[in-house]
Amino acid sequence: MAAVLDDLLATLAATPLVSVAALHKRHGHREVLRGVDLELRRGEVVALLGRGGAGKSTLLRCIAGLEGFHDGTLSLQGRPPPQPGTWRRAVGWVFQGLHLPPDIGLGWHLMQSAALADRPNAAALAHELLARVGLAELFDALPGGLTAAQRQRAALAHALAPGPTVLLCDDLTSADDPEQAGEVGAAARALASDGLALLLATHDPALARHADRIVFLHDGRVLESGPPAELLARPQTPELKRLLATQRPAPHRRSAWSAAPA
Ligand SMILES: Nc1ncnc2c1ncn2[C@@H]1O[C@H](COP(=O)(O)OP(=O)(O)OP(=O)(O)O)[C@@H](O)[C@H]1O
Repeated sequence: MAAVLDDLLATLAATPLVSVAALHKRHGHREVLRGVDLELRRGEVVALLGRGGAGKSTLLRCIAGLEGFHDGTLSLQGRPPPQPGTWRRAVGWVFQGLHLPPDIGLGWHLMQSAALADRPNAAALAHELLARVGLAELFDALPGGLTAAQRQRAALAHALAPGPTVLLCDDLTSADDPEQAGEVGAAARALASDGLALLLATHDPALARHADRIVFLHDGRVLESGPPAELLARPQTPELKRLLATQRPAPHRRSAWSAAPA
C-alpha cells in the first residue's frame, strides 16, 4: 500500500503544473499563437520573454482559462482546463499596475482576500505572505507610500492569498527600471516552492535573468529556450539578438531586501 502511495506521489511530483503543446490561437484571421509548447514544473520560475505583440498575454489568458484556443492541448496538473471563463482557484494572476485599494493597509487587504477565498487563519496567512515578499513590516502601510517595486511585491502577495499553485505574471516591470526588475525577480524566486510555480511574461531581460528558464516567444512561436545565463549570453536567433541589443540586461545587483525562506 505504502509503495502504491509512493508511486502515486512520485507521479504527481513529476507531472508538470502546466503543460502546453502545439497551441494555436487566432484573433480574426491573424494567428497569434502558432504552435506553442511550454511546460511549467513545480517550484520553477519561467520567464516568457518577448517583444510587445509576441503573444505573451494571449498565452497567459489561455492558461488562465480566460480565453479558448483553436488547436493544440493545454493541461493543468495533468487535467484538461475547464471552459473559458470558469473560475479556477489553482491559477493566480498578477499584472503591472494592479489596483490596490488606496485606503486599506496592505495586510488588511490581504486578510480580506484570503477570507473571501475561505482560507483558514486569514490574519496569520496575511502576515506570512507579506514576509515572503519582504514586506513584513508594512502590514498597515497604505499603497500610496510604496515604491513601484514594493507595489509589485504587494501585488504578488495579494495574488497568492487564494492559494494558487500557478502564478501568471504579466509585464510586472518596466524595462527602464532595473532596480525594480531586481526586486520583483528576487521576490518571484523567493516565492517559488514545491507547491507553486511562476510564469513571468516580460519584455524585460533584467527580470527574465532571475528565472530558472527563459522561453523566448516571437510572433507567436517559441524560437529558443534555456537557462538565463546561457540564453542571454549566447542568443542563437537574430530575433533574440535584436531584443537584447535594444534592452540590455543591467548588471546583476543584489536586491535591497532578502526574503524569508518559502
Ligand atoms: N482581443 C484581441 N483581438 C484582436 N487582436 C488581439 C486581441 N488580443 C491580442 N490581439 C493581438 O494579438 C497579438 C498578440 O497580443 P498579446 O497582447 O498577446 O502580445 P504581448 O506579447 O502580450 O504584447 P504586450 O507585451 O504588448 O502586451 C497582437 O498583435 C495583438 O494586437
